[in-house]
Amino acid sequence: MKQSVKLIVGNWKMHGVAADLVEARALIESVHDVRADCRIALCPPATLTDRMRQVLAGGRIELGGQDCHQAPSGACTGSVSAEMLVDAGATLVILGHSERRGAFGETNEEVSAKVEAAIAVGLEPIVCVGETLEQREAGQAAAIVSAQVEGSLADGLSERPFAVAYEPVWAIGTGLTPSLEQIAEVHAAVRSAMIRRLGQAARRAPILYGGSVKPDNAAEILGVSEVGGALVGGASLKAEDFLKIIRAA
Ligand SMILES: O=C[C@H](O)COP(=O)(O)O
Repeated sequence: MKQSVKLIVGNWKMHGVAADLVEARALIESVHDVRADCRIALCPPATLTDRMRQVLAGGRIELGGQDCHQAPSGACTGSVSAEMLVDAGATLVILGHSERRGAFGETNEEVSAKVEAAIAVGLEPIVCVGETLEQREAGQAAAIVSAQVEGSLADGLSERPFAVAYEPVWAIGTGLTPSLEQIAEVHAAVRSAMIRRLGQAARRAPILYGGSVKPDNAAEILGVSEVGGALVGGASLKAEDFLKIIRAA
């Protein structure tokens, strides 16, 4: 199912100090003439969330977190809860990013628990899935991603807004992207897995593509059937580049 309203999300990852908010300000100033049926969100590091809320106040750009803990509070040194993100102004949260699945060993079960924690406080989860290069070369991309979708989504999502982001691990930060046919194939598999897990209600949730989305490839990727938006890393750090991707939507 092709989504009419694209969701374009910038993930700043572990980049950004207060001085970099100039990029968010530049984006705000330039985004006025972008057509209204495109949703835009920025996900800064947790330390900048509240300050970015002040920068984005009153505008059309939404604010998200990059992760949250599955517990509502407690002895979890260094972690940020879903409620803390809401308190700092976030309305969305990226969960299960491959950098967290890889570097922090997050399992589908943990991601699913984080999804439950997020929706319990009204956050819109963006649940990330994606295969490694080894898995793709073994012909397992669709199967791996489908299993991640079924394992990472949570029951409560059938009645809540959410998105899934397909990000091939080998495409993140590398400048490599799958072919448009490969993107279409995996997005169709993701949609089927979403419906198996949550029923027909899952048809309304957008499936984003992420992995080396740049100004020069955004239009063709966003034109693929089932691509409901983009999760953008490196190119979201510069307002000029991110704006070009937004315009492509
Ligand atoms: O969350 C964003 C993705 O990991 C993509 O990152 P990238 O656009 O730098 O490849």
